[in-house]
Amino acid sequence: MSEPLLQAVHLQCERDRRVLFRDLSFSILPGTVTRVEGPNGSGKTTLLRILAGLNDAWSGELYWCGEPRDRQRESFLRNTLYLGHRPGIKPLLTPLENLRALTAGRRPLPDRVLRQALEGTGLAAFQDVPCRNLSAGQQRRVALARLLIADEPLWLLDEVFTAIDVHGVDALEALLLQRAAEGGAVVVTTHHDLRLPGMHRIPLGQEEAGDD
Ligand SMILES: Nc1ncnc2c1ncn2[C@@H]1O[C@H](COP(=O)(O)OP(=O)(O)OP(=O)(O)O)[C@@H](O)[C@H]1O
Repeated sequence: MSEPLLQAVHLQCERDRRVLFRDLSFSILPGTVTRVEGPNGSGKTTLLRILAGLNDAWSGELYWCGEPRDRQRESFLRNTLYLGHRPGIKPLLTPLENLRALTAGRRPLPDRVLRQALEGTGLAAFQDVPCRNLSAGQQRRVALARLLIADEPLWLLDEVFTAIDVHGVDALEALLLQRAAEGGAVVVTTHHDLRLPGMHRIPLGQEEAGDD
């Protein structure tokens, strides 16, 4: 069996003296899609942000490729793509300009490739329109275009199905499966009823009310 990309051991997180999760251990293997599940407020976004290195309010251990993540910080950051639950795009910029900004700091890609990615998410006719003039779903699609040009082995995707129409949902599900088939690993939160073949699950929201 291949080595986990990311491994969590006895993770615990409290917010406002409420335990969101404790003793949470799991491995994220190459070639898998994992869904973080649970009701509103159960800690899905919090867990994803912890995994992405964006939240320090936790205890336990995190390993990247078998080494403590803190010791492998540069490798971890270079090889991980995080998309937050907000599209995270700038309203005054066009989709193309946003995609350039979203890929800044990575291997530079020619505009031709960025335009192809925008076409791939159905934005061919909107590449040069300021994003403030796009619908919520179209703005989400700008962020999703980032996935079409991503070579990071680990994707952490928070509520990326939000505002996406049925065709977009089908395309996104196919993309996640393709990514796993190529050897990547995807961790996703969604309230959409995602059921992919072989999908792993991390259930949250099982702490008893009133626990401290
Ligand atoms: N910055 C913060 N400070 C204090 N508490 C926070 C903070 N962020 C989140 N919380 C609390 O942590 C809990 C979990 O929030 P989180 O956003 O992780 O849940 P979620 O499972 O993603 O919810 P949803 O399904 O509604 O998106 C909530 O009760 C929330 O109030």
